[in-house]
Amino acid sequence: MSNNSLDKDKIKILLLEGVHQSALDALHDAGYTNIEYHKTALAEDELIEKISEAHFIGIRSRTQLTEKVLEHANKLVAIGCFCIGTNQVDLDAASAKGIVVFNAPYSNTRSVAELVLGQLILLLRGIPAKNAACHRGGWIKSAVGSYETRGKRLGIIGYGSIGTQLSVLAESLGMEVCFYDIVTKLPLGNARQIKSLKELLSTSDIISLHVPETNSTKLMIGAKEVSQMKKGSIFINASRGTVADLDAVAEAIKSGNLGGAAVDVFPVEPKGNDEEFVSPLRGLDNVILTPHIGGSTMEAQENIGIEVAEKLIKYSDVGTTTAAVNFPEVALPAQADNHRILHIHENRPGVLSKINAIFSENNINITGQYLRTTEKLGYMVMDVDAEEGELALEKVKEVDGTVKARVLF
Ligand SMILES: NC(=O)c1ccc[n+]([C@@H]2O[C@H](COP(=O)([O-])OP(=O)(O)OC[C@H]3O[C@@H](n4cnc5c(N)ncnc54)[C@H](O)[C@@H]3O)[C@@H](O)[C@H]2O)c1
Ligand SMILES: O=C(O)[C@H](O)COP(=O)(O)O
Repeated sequence: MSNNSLDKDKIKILLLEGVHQSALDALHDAGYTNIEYHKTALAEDELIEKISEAHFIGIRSRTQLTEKVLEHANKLVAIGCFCIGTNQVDLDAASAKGIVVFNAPYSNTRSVAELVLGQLILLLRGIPAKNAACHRGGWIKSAVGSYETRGKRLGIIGYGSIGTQLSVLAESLGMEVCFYDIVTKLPLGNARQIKSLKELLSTSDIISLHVPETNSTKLMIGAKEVSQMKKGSIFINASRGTVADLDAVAEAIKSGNLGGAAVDVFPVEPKGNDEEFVSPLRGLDNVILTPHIGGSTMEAQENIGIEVAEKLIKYSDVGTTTAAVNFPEVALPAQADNHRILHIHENRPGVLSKINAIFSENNINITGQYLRTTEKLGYMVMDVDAEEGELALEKVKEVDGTVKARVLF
């Protein structure tokens, strides 16, 4: 499968899930005007129809770019995830089609950490239940079950960008921070890494999850793990809905084994604001339920819009793949008066020698050459004299192992 470069107004960009205006502004400023914008995710049929015409797509966490959907994405060169998580994209299927995936790995970190901090303070004071009672005309004026944060132990599962931010913020309140991670991590401040998940669960006053959705995190908090949590402790999940068994959490809340919970992410989430939200946690007063808005602040969304749009623009304009999630990373200068051949190939012996032979046999002058590989993919970029660009593209497309080839003017 190959793509030639097009005039910018012919490059079709599909933006879904209401990505921030800052993304539209950045794309427009860079000359990209052929943009179709949707405030929501699309149903699979419509997504397949639209993606088959798109060169770039921008999504957030709801749009599932499965192997089936990507089979139809024959013009697509890049996916921008305007969020941190990339579990909604079949990364192997994207790589196999030579489609680059970008995300914004840090832009909403602070927003999530702040939300969790606010939730744990409210839950330690029993505010959600007291607030709900007041709304019904009740009045629970009591200190019973209300605590300060000072000296309480926060157990963080997943000590990455968000987990570490939360750790620092929590220590500034005088909390004791422990964490569990599959990787040995340098603890910030006075935080301590605990090697056993069971030990973290059974000794923490608050447990907060900050792991990605992977095979190893799927239902990592099941009924057994919930039962290992300290009596009366608080459970918080703002990572992914597949990580925790919410039926088990609901049972533990009802029985009083858990003192409260805050959950922002769910195994099944409504596709839009007009669809009903269903969860076993509905109706429990000491549970804070939020509609997957951990990263939804004006600051974060604006920054994410700029960051991901810039990554898409740089890839479209010059072929740069820096910080790609699934792709060999190459930082490229602008291509002056040359034509630039982007050749994405299977990383196997013989491909490079074949490409170099083609250039030599056809007397095509290379003025710049860049190569990076991952285990499965090779990304080779060659600048050639402008008059030789079309011929070079035609020839490299014929190389066995070619996944995608384009020329940038
Ligand atoms: N609620 C929201 O709106 C929202 C916003 C942003 C991110 N998120 C979610 O939060 C997740 C974490 O974000 P991040 O930026 O901190 O990611 P990160 O990659 O920086 O950190 C994740 C950490 O989890 C650890 N980890 C992975 N598998 C593990 C396992 N099985 N057990 C223990 N630790 C494990 C990793 O080693 C890493 O330290 C994202 O992947 C995303 O799914 C949700
Ligand atoms: O992965 C993320 O960054 C969060 O889950 C936020 O996703 P959203 O952009 O759909 O709010």
